[in-house]
Order: sequence, then C-alpha cells, then structure tokens
Amino acid sequence: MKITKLTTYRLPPRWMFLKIETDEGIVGWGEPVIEGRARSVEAAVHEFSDYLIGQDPARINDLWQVMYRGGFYRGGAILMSAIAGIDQALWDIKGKALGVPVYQLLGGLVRDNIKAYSWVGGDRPAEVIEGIRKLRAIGFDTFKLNGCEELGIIDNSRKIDAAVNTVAQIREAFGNQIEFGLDFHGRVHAPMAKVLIKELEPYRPLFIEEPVLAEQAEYYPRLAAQTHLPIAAGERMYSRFEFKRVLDAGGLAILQPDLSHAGGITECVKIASMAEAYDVALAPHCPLGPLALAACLHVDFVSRNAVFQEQSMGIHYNKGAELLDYVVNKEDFSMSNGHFAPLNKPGLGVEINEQLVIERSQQATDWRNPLWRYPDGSVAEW
Ligand SMILES: O=C(O)[C@H](O)[C@@H](O)[C@@H](O)[C@H](O)CO
Ligand SMILES: [Mg+2]
Repeated sequence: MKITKLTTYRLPPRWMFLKIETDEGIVGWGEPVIEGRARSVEAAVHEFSDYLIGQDPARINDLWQVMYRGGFYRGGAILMSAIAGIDQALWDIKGKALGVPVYQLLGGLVRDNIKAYSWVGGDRPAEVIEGIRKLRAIGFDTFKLNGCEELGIIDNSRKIDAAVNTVAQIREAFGNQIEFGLDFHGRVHAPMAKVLIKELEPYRPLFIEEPVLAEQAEYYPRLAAQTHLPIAAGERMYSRFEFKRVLDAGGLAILQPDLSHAGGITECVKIASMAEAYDVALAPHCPLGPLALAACLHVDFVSRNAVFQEQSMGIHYNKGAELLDYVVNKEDFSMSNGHFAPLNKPGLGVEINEQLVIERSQQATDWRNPLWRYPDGSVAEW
C-alpha cells in the first residue's frame, strides 16, 4: 500500500482534520492542530507530505522516526502536532486495513470503560453551579474549571478570595458527591501558586492543573512538596524527551499529554508507559475534536494508569461546532454514567462526514486565543 495524498481541512470551531489517502482506497483521518496556530501546523503537515507520499503507511514507527529525526530542528508545539495528526491517520489506516480497532493493535483492552470529565464555567469561572447541575443530570460526576482569572506575579487577597469562593460554593452545593480539577491554565506565577494552592486545600480539588507554566516545570516538585493536592500537567509538553524530565524531577501526580500535540498515538503510548513506571496517572488532555478524542480513548483503553478523559462536549471554545458535529457514528461516543465505552470500529473507530467537513471548511475562521492584559497594560497569561 502507498500513501497518495494528504488533505487538510481547517474547521469551526478551531480544529483541523487531516485525510490521508492510499492507492488501495483505504483512507485515514487525524486531527493535527495547535489551537490558534492551525495554519502553521497545516504548513508543517504539507512539508512532511513531501516525504510521506509514496511511502508504505503500515510502517508507522519508521515514518514517525523520519518525521521526528529527519529534521535537524525538531520537537515543539507545531511540528509535534503535525506529526501527531499524521500518526493518528496512519493508525486509522492500519486498523482499517486489518479490520480491527487501534486498541487491538496496541495489545487489547485493559479496562471496560473510562471516566470522562467535563468543563464548566468558561474562561472566567461563572455559572459553575448551574453548569455542574446540568452535567450531573446527564451522568457526569467529574468536572474541570479554570482556577482563577488573571493573577499578577504578586496579587492581592481579594483575587485569592474570589478564586477560593468559587470553589467553596461548589463544595457547599454538592459536598463530596462530585469531584473537580482546577486548571490554573498557566495564569498563575510561582509566588502566587504557593499562596493559592494553600488556600484551596480545604476544598479538596481532585487535582491542580498547570499550577505554573510548563516552562516553569522546575516548580512542580517544589509545589508538590508543599501540598497534598495532586498536581497535573502535560498539555504543553510535546515528546517523551520533555516528559522524562518532569518524571525524573517528580512532583506530577497526573500526566496530561495531548494526543494532537505530543506526537500522536505512537508517542503518547510511550509517554503513558513512562508515567506508569513512575506510578504517575495518565489523563490525556483533549479540548479538541472527535479524532483527537478517539486517539485519546484508544490510549486510555490500553494504559492501566489512565484515570479519566477530558472531552470537549459543551466546552466554552466550541463556538460554531460541537464535538460530534462532523461524526456519522455519534452513538459510538455515547456515554453511560459519565463513562466512555471503547470505540470498536476498525481504525480510530470514527466515521467522518466528509461532505460536511468539505462544506464547513469553507467557513473556517482563524481562531486565536484571547490576549489578556493586566490593568497596568502589561500582558497577562490567558
Ligand atoms: O485543560 C484544557 O483543556 C486546556 O487548558 C485548554 O483550555 C487549552 O488547551 C486551550 O484549548 C488552549 O487554546
Ligand atoms: Mg489545561
């Protein structure tokens, strides 16, 4: 079999799908994207196609190594997201060619279902209680919300109290009947992370995500030494070579590689296994579309240390399209009691409505993340 064509579709809300065609008529789909830099990743995908066209898609490991090591400059968000989407599509092709779901190619199921969690509250946590109530009604009991709004490197008690108050209201309303992660979203700088985490401890969040930016990862073990709360990170780390450093340094209780940013299924299965060796949980990051989610689920179903899965149904970013809008087999993503079942169709197990993808790709806008500024006009982390 030979790869014959790569086609990318930038799509609302902020996604990109990749279709890889072969000379035997088998087609694979993947989701290479960096939110806010879709065109950069698209260019990277097409740069890789110079080599990929004419190659045997079955040789995923060799193609991955060529894409990674074949360039003198490697790694980083753009290139690793391009590799990720191509890798997902290659696994989709292999599964379809052999008539089995990707998880079978990776050794089979290690569990029967995986817990999903859902975002509430938006960029600036609001209507959180109502949001949780609605999602509980459809079976969710685990949620994630932004831990705070902008927070200065050194900030005041009112900001800390506002963040704590949101969390106190959640516990007041639901007690220990629900769990929630707090995503500091890289908005908090090291001095305030220590303060904020300490004030949040009494409310027992399930985890604290990105308490500081990935480029400040040396603080993860220091923050972990001061708190019993599990610390999670990984969405802005892009290969085993980045994850090995945080695993060696310690401090992370949960790794959150993104299947569309960290080199795809081939790389994230290895990252999952590295985490297991350090007794660290896996919770793949996934605020994206159905192909990214499917790739996450296949890794979850073969990784014993997978604990819960992020998914974007109802996420505040999905303006203009919802998680399953482009999927024909929506029922395969159905959840029961807040848990996903395995995707059992061949390949990734996602049937894409290509006609709709082509049509909607005409309306794709260039999503950009908000640019936040402090009152003094300096740039704040979003
Ligand atoms: O945990 C999450 O889902 C992420 O922090 C998410 O909010 C960001 O990755 C966002 O998609 C960036 O544009
Ligand atoms: Mg996050």
